[in-house]
Amino acid sequence: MNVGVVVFPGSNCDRDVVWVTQGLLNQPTRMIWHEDSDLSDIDVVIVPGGFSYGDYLRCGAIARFSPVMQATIKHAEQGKLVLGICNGFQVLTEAGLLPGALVRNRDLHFVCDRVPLKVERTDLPWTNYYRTEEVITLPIAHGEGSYYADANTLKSLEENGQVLFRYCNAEGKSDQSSNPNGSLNHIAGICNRQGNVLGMMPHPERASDPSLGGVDGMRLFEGMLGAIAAIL
Ligand SMILES: NC(=O)CC[C@H](N)C(=O)O
Repeated sequence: MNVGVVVFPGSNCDRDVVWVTQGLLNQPTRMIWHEDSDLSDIDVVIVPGGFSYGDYLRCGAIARFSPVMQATIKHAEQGKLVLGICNGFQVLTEAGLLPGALVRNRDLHFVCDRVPLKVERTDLPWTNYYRTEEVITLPIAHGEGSYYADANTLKSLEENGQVLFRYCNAEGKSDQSSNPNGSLNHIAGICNRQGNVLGMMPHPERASDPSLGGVDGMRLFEGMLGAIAAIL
């Protein structure tokens, strides 16, 4: 699996992703500077977390205009895999690859925590190493992670099974007390209609190396790897 990890000025989780895909999973991984636009050798594009271009104006609003994002849109249109984590999720919504928007957290604070999530669907590359309705724990760290979409978009996301991860409590229930940022429908991660583009606010790359205190994120990368191996 050839992995491309996008690097914007201000990205700060790019090396964490490289550590997982190259360091732990031994997959060839290339960092892609935001001015590059040749992704022809890449199977999976990962847009990592951080503060792209300082996240001025709005998180991801400037990054979407970069040459690498124009190339990433083409990559996605070919049905290839694209993963956006945290700031990457924000960039993917700004770029129009995913519906809705990430707005300021409900309490207007940056939230840094480890939270339970329910895996809603397991028939896609991203989640097929998890059990349906499995409750996993992943770190979150964001100031603008509250998922918002208009009522029609929200309805179609739910009807089409595009919500892959939902904030919940330890028992898997999504109630008032288990929504760290005020996301509508407790949404933590969604895919596009085709399922090849995933955006999520939690950080699977920070929960893949056992020395960091949790490995619930690793199966997402392993699922990706399994899907690419099946195609190649
Ligand atoms: N960890 C991140 O990627 C943070 C994303 C973004 N800068 C925010 O604060 O919401």
